[in-house]
Amino acid sequence: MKRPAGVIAVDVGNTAVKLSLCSNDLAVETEAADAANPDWIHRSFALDRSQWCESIVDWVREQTRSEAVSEAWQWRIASVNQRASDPLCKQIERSFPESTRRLISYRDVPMPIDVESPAQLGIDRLLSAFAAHNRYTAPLIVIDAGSAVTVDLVNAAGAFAGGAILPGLTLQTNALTMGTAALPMIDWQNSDVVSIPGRNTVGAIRLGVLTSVTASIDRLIAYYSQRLDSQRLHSQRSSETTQPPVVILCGGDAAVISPHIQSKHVTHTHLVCQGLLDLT
Ligand SMILES: Nc1ncnc2c1ncn2[C@@H]1O[C@H](COP(=O)(O)OP(=O)(O)OP(=O)(O)O)[C@@H](O)[C@H]1O
Ligand SMILES: CC(C)(CO)[C@@H](O)C(=O)NCCC(=O)O
Ligand SMILES: [K+]
Repeated sequence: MKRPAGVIAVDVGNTAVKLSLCSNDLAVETEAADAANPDWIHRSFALDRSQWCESIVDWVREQTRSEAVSEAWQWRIASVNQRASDPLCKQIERSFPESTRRLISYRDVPMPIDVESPAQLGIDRLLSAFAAHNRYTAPLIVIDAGSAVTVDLVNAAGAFAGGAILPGLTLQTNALTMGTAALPMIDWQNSDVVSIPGRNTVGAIRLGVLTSVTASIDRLIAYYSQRLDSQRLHSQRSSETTQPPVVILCGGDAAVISPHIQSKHVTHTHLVCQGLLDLT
């Protein structure tokens, strides 16, 4: 297949739509974390803003002014939120009729999948695991801290082996706020020091929810590591030395939770978009 002149990777989540724009001249293979990758332009569009669809189109037009988004451009869309991706796809079709659009499914991702029903698996989980596996040697644990937090295992054979899903920082705080009379909402982006124990309501919620998310992550990493160890013991290859899993963290809340995760890990931003750009 002819290589497209430019690729627009679109990660449609439950809180935001994230776009990475990469033109052909710049589409170089890179080992670098994408935050450090000057070759892409990345932008997040919150779904609670009105006109978010139009904002995306305007932004892409602005970024690609010099080179029209023609048939030589390809959109790669990964969605876990059809209510958002349906209108977005229509808008893209109307605004950029020449370009090609691919709605990415698990069949497009060249990675073995060892779960009961691959069609039910969130494509964001698979793509971030795929992007991580292109950069690190399996086994891997891939954590995406977004609206939901997912903690997924790529086994020693390099297959997506399933994982865990829990509510993210904002969803957990929303549950507290909605379920009580007195508890306020928390702004997770302000980087207040967390005092232990919390000495006021906001501090207590911050400590509680942050611990809920990060302790769960540490426990899941321990579970998966134990499982990898016992699989290795029971396999023929028990004599081989398998490295402990590399832990990779991404998602909108990665920077907030990273300092509170005890297990050794690396942080990557925009791993889902990276996975989309890695596809052929
Ligand atoms: N400017 C922002 N607007 C909204 N949320 C933000 C912002 N910056 C960081 N966040 C945090 O990012 C989280 C959402 O992360 P992300 O954008 O990765 O989610 P998502 O992809 O929509 O979620 P999911 O894929 O789980 O549906 C929210 O929980 C919020 O705390
Ligand atoms: C878990 C989320 C919400 C994380 O974004 C998404 O991957 C999703 O909607 N998944 C579908 C269910 C599954 O992955 O098994
Ligand atoms: K996500």
